[in-house]
Amino acid sequence: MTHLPGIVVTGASGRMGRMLIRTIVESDRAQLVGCVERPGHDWIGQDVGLAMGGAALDVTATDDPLEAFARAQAVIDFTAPEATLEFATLAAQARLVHVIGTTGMSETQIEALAPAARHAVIVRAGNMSLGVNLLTQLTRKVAAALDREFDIEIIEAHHRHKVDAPSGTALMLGEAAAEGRGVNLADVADRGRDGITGARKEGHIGFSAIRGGDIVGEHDVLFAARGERIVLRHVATDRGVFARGALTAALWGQDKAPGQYDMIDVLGL
Ligand SMILES: NC(=O)c1ccc[n+]([C@@H]2O[C@H](COP(=O)([O-])OP(=O)(O)OC[C@H]3O[C@@H](n4cnc5c(N)ncnc54)[C@H](OP(=O)(O)O)[C@@H]3O)[C@@H](O)[C@H]2O)c1
Ligand SMILES: O=C(O)C1=N[C@H](C(=O)O)CCC1
Repeated sequence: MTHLPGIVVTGASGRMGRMLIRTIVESDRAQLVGCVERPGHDWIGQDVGLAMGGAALDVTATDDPLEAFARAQAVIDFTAPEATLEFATLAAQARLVHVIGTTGMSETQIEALAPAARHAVIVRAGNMSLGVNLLTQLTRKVAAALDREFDIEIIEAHHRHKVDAPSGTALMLGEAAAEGRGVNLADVADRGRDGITGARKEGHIGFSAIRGGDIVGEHDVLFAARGERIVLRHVATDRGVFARGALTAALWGQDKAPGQYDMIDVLGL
């Protein structure tokens, strides 16, 4: 009889869903107890190991999140904003740790997580990797050390299937740079230049998004002045870094009080 924390993966057939299933199954710290997909998805009722083309894992994909959540201690959720809001309500009812990797959530959607966080632990981050979370700390420090003679630009690249821009990671890095500068990101963000934009506005933080092929995730924070440039860079080559971070967050959250946390809390950075 094993007592490892039981984890449910939502969006199980997605790029991150599959990576999470593999990561949990290979871990000796947790067990996979459920996988959720939408009603009508061809995985429903199938063993998820077989559905992925491998050996059976004895976990059947379901379209009933409550039934899966009832057997678990945590849910790891890399899906879409509307789905994540629904899962947050159900995870709070079941008092599960809800690890949210979903990006592209609006401010209103983020605010809507507050009632769930009164009853359960939510860990949410636009990037669950150790490297990116360390990079946010470096970005804050460098931005605080440099004056406004240095223009800050964030350049990100992702695969052709990504639906949101700027990436969640780019926004985390932008927030860190803005905090370092002592400004609100919303007041200084330039998110997408096109046409006769006029000269760059002093103190603004620019975002550029590249989409192509199978790029897992690349982020540069550029500090550009006259005569010199500093570039802080993170390159992800394997989605395993996000999945391992998410699993660490699910376990970390087990003994925490209800509330909203991020990977800086989890990693103690
Ligand atoms: N925080 C991080 O470290 C990190 C890292 C990587 C990715 N992400 C984010 O994670 C999210 C997913 O990325 P991905 O590349 O895995 O995307 P993906 O391959 O499109 O997978 C998303 C999965 O969620 C499912 N889904 C969507 N709405 C659902 C619903 N209402 N109920 C159940 N399942 C639903 C999709 O099912 P259908 O195919 O049927 O729509 C799909 O299986 C994105 O927001 C991405 O930016 C975050
Ligand atoms: O593949 C994606 O989608 C990713 N999304 C996150 C983001 O929006 O920053 C993390 C990197 C991969």
